[in-house]
Order: sequence, then structure tokens, then C-alpha cells
Amino acid sequence: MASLLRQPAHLARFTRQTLYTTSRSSRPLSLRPASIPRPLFAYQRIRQYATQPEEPNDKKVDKTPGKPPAGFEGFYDNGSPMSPGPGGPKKDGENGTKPGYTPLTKEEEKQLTELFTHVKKGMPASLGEDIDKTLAQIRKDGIPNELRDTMNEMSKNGMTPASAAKLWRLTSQMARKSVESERAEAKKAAEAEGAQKGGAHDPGPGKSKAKGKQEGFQPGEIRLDLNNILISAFVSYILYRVFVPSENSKEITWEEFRSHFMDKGLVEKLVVVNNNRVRVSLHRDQVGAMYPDSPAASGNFHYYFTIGSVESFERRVDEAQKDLDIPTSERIPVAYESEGTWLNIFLTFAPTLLFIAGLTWMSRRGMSGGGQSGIFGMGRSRARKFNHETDVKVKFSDVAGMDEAKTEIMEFVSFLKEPGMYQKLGAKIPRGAILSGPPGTGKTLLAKATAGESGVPFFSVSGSEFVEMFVGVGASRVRDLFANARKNTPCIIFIDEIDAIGKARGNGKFGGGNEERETTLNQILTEMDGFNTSEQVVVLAGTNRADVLDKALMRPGRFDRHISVDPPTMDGRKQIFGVHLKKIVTKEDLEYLKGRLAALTPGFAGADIANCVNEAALIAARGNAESVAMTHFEQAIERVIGGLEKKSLVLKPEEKRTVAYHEAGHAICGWYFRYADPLLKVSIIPRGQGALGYAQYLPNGDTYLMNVRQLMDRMAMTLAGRVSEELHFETVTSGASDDFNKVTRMATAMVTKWGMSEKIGYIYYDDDGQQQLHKPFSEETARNIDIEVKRIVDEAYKQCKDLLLEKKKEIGIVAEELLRKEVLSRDDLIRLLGPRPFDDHADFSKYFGGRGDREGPGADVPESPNKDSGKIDPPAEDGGSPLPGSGPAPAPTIFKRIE
Ligand SMILES: Nc1ncnc2c1ncn2[C@@H]1O[C@H](COP(=O)(O)OP(=O)(O)OP(=O)(O)O)[C@@H](O)[C@H]1O
Repeated sequence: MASLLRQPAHLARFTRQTLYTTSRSSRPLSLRPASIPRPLFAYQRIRQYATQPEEPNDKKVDKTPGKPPAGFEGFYDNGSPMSPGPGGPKKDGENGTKPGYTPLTKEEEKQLTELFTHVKKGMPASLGEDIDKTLAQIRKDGIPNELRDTMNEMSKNGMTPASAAKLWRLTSQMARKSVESERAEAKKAAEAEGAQKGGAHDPGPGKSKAKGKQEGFQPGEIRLDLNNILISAFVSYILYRVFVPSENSKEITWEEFRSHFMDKGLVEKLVVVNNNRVRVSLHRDQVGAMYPDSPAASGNFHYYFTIGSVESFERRVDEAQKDLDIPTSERIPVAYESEGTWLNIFLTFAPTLLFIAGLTWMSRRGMSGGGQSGIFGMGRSRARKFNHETDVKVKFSDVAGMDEAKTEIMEFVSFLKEPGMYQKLGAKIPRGAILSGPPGTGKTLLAKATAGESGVPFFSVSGSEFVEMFVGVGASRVRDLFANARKNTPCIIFIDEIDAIGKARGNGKFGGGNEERETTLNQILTEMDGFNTSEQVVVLAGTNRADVLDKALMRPGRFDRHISVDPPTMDGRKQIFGVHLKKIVTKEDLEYLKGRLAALTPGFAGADIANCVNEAALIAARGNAESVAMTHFEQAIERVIGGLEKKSLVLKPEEKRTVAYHEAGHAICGWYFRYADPLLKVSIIPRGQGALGYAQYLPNGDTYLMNVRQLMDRMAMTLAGRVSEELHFETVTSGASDDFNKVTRMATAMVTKWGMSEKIGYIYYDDDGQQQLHKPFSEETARNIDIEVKRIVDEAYKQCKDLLLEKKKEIGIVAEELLRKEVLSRDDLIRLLGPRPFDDHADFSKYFGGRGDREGPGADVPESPNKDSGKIDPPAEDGGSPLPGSGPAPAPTIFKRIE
């Protein structure tokens, strides 16, 4: 009563007419997108009152039921919602109901049917049938008292996790019981039928089964699967919607709100939702006490009206309250809230859900992949294990041209095969070997052959596979790899590209970015230390950069042996061609073919050779040839060296002429300089990488040392393209830049590394550092180096110019023939210029028809002028300055177009 007194004193004016008016509004009763047919709302409300608990006596409100509001008269079947009526719930056990169960009222049954009709649309027929059976059981037996109590509680207090769990438990029990009772009935029916027909006519299990099937139910079968869960979920939903009324709402206008509620003092609170709607909360007690039939008295019913803006709404409410003389202290409270749509709610949780889904997926993958992948397999080694019997078929006979490396590594094989032989003499078994060498020289192949020969399992892994973004993963993979290896002794572990993890550890001055790599390396060091001497695990590692490896890795006791795998020699190449030609169909004389190809491919590694052979077979196949011929091999080699022929690149006639004279200059120098490499082929067909023409030379065998004369002749020959241009055209082109690059590098090496300049002397300056901040020499030395390099290049230029001036006519002959034919071979040059006036290397003569006689037009050619120049101290012919590594193969001189 106290609260009643506090309201604006307009209660007296509140008439039943108010509710009639609001209820008669032509707008839809509910704006909610409820899935329940509209009339059901009315039933739901009625139900709520019917099941409401008794109000306490001390609440002195008028409980005289009023007339139903307009539009709701027919909903009560002319009875009061308070009276149980014919459809009211019967008591426990009444009318033969099950003990502990309350039957449904007529309205409830009706709602149940209507809701089910609505819900089952679009549902699979079998599921619909199962739900229908459960509902039929509910109609027959009613619902357990406990369930009804739970529903009452929910309609009063809303759904809580506890009540939801209870609802789920009770409905799933009911669903299960329904299946069980049906099973019992089916069994009973089958038995009765059997008894009726007598033993002779026993239909047998097959028939009763057929019957069961016909009913869509198999006796003895209770499906505790997804289907049962779905049945329980749908039944719970239907029961919940029948017993717990959902929120009803009704849209009204400001004027209706003002005249029917505000002016009457019935408004308890206003809530502005999402700044565009206002929810009106009324004093339910006051409305309900006087007019219990009104929907507005229900706890779940709200009126709404729309507002243009919050400001105008506040102004109007303010003005209205002023008009009504409501004191400031008693004004209607206004709250603000924003309601999220389902989409908003989903978007809010989407990242979390995605994260959880991702984690679940990764962990599942981890499980299903046997732990090899996924988050839980992260620390596992990714090494592939090859079984010696099935997988590793490579033998030492497949590895050609590296006899020394093979001999060294063969020791590992005999150690794995007969460890006792070493141990009895007290020898320690070597732990491992590092195979180092340029790419494609056959390091992996050699390691595989070791495994193949020794007949032991072979674990192959690449250094980069230890590198992962997570700290500690690399080390854990190393541990796992070695643990696996120990389980499979004797065996071989091969770590390819070990420089990915085995680089020298930093001094810690420049940040800690390599921490993970160093941890991995430390783990390898530890594991290699950890082998006891009797453990037959050999670790082989391959790298192209042995120079950058950590010293600790190379120390005895770890990678004891350092096996260098160099590019093959002439003989080695022959053998490698032999290995790869085995698979090729060719009618050529194999011995001659191998030799000629080996002579044609100085500097090629095993992988290049394998590629060449394959390329030749592809070219032959493209031309529909029956077997692979010499020309196919030559084309393949040219393609590997110079790139693909560019037939689409058409040069202008004057450009072509320039290229022809440029290349003819190279050809003439190669022909007439004693120490120049003999020319093999000259071409003005554009090729890949911007080459407009090229001249191919062959070295006099594999070169490991070069003396000053050889270097000067080679430099002069390299400059010949530009010199020829100068001699035959008014201006020069940009095409010689690649030649200048080579010449400069050669001259610089002569001065700074090979001690071939008197002025600089016998000092080695490392040019490793184009990035070096400080050059390791003084400004004066730098100037002297520049002077000396220029002097040497100038001398080479002069030597070249002298020759070309003398042989201007020959250049013209060669260039014009080149323009006509585009490609000239050595035979063409012999035809045009006569035989080369110097002895060729034996191999060269054998495979390319070189002639040792000095007769012919070139016989009167002067010797290299360097011979007596005196400016450069020429080393003895058998000595000379060492070139690092094996001798550089003379790259083809390339006439480059502007990049
Ligand atoms: N000595 C050889 N004899 C026969 N074939 C060879 C030889 N060397 C290389 N090859 C061929 O080249 C291929 C590549 O060789 P491989 O992978 O062993 O080179 P690698 O030195 O390990 O290269 P990388 O340093 O780039 O790892 C081999 O599969 C083989 O076909």
C-alpha cells in the first residue's frame, strides 16, 4: 500500500476502458518473431495465472476477477481463468493417472499439438515420428510432478542453469521411458500374436522383427545417440514453450502511453532500448489486482513505443510530468540499455569461438596424425626414415666421379657392418662426417649410397626442419631424432643443409635473434657427445658452406671427418655421364659420347649433368626422334649455359651487324692467342637472360692454375668484342658491359690476391666485404690498386687491339659469315681461317677435331705480346698463382643488351 501511495495520484482514473483500448489496437499483438502461432500467447498467459501460487493473505489487494479485456473474451471458454474448468489439471493419481504424474489440461494438450505441428516442419520424418511418440506418451501419462514444479519455478524466476539441467534430465528420462514402453508393448504384441497362432504357426523372430520394423521401432534397441539427444531437446523446447509463457509485447504510440498509463500513474519505469524504442514497465500489482485478465498484468508483458530521438523523448516526458504536477522526487525513472542482436552477440564471441575451434582442430590433427603433426606433434622430429631393404636403393656404383670421397665414406660402411674389427684394436669409431661442396655435387646421393651399402636404416632430415617459430621446438626435435636413431641402431642420420642450424654462434653483441638456433645447435652438440662409443649411429651432414659452421661442431668427437665433394673433373664428368646415360636410348658410340659431353661441360656439377641428359631426352622427344643424338645433347648443354633461344626477339639489321662484329672479335682472339681457350662455337641468336650473342670456348682441360700469360690472353680475348666494335663502327654500344665486369674482376684479383703486381706486392686483400665498413688498406694503397688494375686492363686492351688491327680482314670474313649463318662452329672457323696455329689439348683434339699443325693462314700470327712485356712478372709455366678451388670454367662471352 505504501508503494501505491507513492504513485502519482491518478489511480482512480484508471478504468477498464484503458485496457480495452490498448488491447483493441489494430497492430499485431506480439512483435516478437515467436515461432508459436499467435493465439497460443493467450493460452500461455492463462496458464500462468492458473498455475500461479496462492498470494499471501497479508497482501490486501482486490482479487475480484474483472471481465476479460476486449479481444480476449473467447479465450477462456467462457470460464474464469482462475477456475480449473474441465481442462484443469487433475490431481495425482486421479482418473487413473500414473502416481507421481499430473495429466495435461485440455489447453495444454492443444498447445502441445499445435506447437509440435509448427516445430516439426522441415524436420526429418523419422525424427518427427520419434518426437510424436514421446508426446503421445506425455498426453497419455501426463508429466511428472517434479517437471511441473520446475516449469512453475521457471515461469516465475526465469530459466537458471540448475532448472535447465533439471528440465533436460526429466525430459530425456521421459523420452527414454517412452522408447522403453513402446519396446515392451511391441514385445507383448509379438508374444500375444505368437500365442494366438499357436506353436505350429509361430511366425518366428523374423516376422516379429518385420512388425517392429514396420512401426519404425526395433524391439531391444534403445538408441542413445544423436537422435535421442535431438528428441530430448525438442521435447524440452516444446514443454518449455507450453508451460512458460514467453515475453509478450505490444507496440503503442506516445499518445496512448501518455493518456492510458502516464496520466493514470501506472508507469513504474521507462527503459530506452537502443536509443530508438522505449519499454514501459507498469506497476503489475496494481494492474493485476484490479484486472487479472489483462495481459498487461503479466510479468512478461511489456508495452513499447518508438521515439525519434532520445532528446525529444526526454523533453516530452519532462513536459508531461510537469503538466501532471509530479514532484521531481517522484518522477518516473528512465534507464537506458542496448540490446544486442544475435548477430552482434555472435560477432562478439566469434574470435573466442574461432580460437577454441582452431585449438581443437590442431589438437585433433595432432592426435590423428600419430603425433607427427599438429600442436602436440610439434616437438617430434620430422626426419624421414628410409628402410634399407625397401627405400634406399642407391649404391656406390650410382655415385660416379668422386673416388676419394667414396673411399673415405666407405670406412663408415665397414664400421657399421663390422664394428668389432675396429673395436678389438682399440680404435674409436668416428661419430660423423661433414660432406661439403658446391650445390648439386652429390652429397645427398653419397650419404644415401652409404646407407644403401651398409644396409642400415637411414634417417634423412634437413637442417631447416629444426627451425620453427616456437622456442625449444628445434632442440626437442633433435632429441627426438637421436632417441629414434638410438632405438634403431645401427643406423645413419643424414642432416642436409646443416648450416641452417650449425652456423657459428654469435658473440651476443647484436641482439638475441638467434637464440633458438643456438639452442638447437647446442642440443646437437650434446647429443653427439652423448653417444657412447659402442653405439653404432653415424651422423652425416651436408653443407655448401663449411666455412660458416661452428667450430665446436667440427671438433674431433663430433663431425670427425671433413669430406670435400668438389665439382667433378673431366674424368669424373665422363663417369657421371656414364651413370645417367644408362637410362637414355641413344645410338651414339657411348665411349665417344661420354668423352665429348664431358669435354663440353667444364665446371658442371653432377646435378647439372643429370639435368643436361634429361633435357637432351626431352628435346629429342619434342622432335619425335627415335633416339637421343649428339645434336640433342649439344642443344641441351647450350640451353643450360646460355639459356633458352629467343626466336621471338628480332634485332634490327644494324644491331645484328654490331653483334656479329662483336662476336667475330672474340672468335678471332680465341683463334690467334696462344693461351686463349679454343673457340668452340659462336652464335648471334639471342638467348635467355638478355644475351644477344655468345661465343663458347673450351678450356684446355680442367684448369687449376693460371699463369699471367693465360690471364692476359683471356682478358684480351674478353675485351675483343668492344675493340672490334671500335674498329668497324663509328660508335660503340653498351653490349660489352658483361665483358668489362669479367676483365675488371680478373685484373683486381691479380693485383689484390695473386701477387701479380710489383707495385702492390705479395699481399692478399680480402674483398669479402663489399659491405666492409673499413677497407683493410690505406687510401694510398687503394689508389695504387686502382692504378694497377687500370694498367693491366689497358695492357690487355692494347694486346687485343694490336691483334685485331692486324686481323681486321679476318674479322670481316667471320662476321659476314656469322650474319649469313647465325651460328658458326669450329669447323666453319677452320674453313674460313685455316687451322688454329697452336697445339690443342689432347682431349680437345680427340673430340673436336683439333689439329696440331701450324700451317694455314694463321701460321704467321705473332705470339702473345705479354711474353716480353716485362711489366708483369710472369710466373713459371708450371707454377703460377693458385686460384681458389678448382679452375673457373671460361664462361661464354656474352653480348648483353641494355638491362
Ligand atoms: N656424383 C654423382 N653421380 C651421379 N649422379 C650425381 C652425382 N652428383 C650429383 N648427381 C645427380 O644430381 C642429383 C642431385 O644431387 P644431390 O642432391 O646429391 O646434390 P647435393 O650436393 O646434395 O646438393 P645440395 O648441396 O644442393 O643439397 C642427384 O640426384 C644425382 O642425380
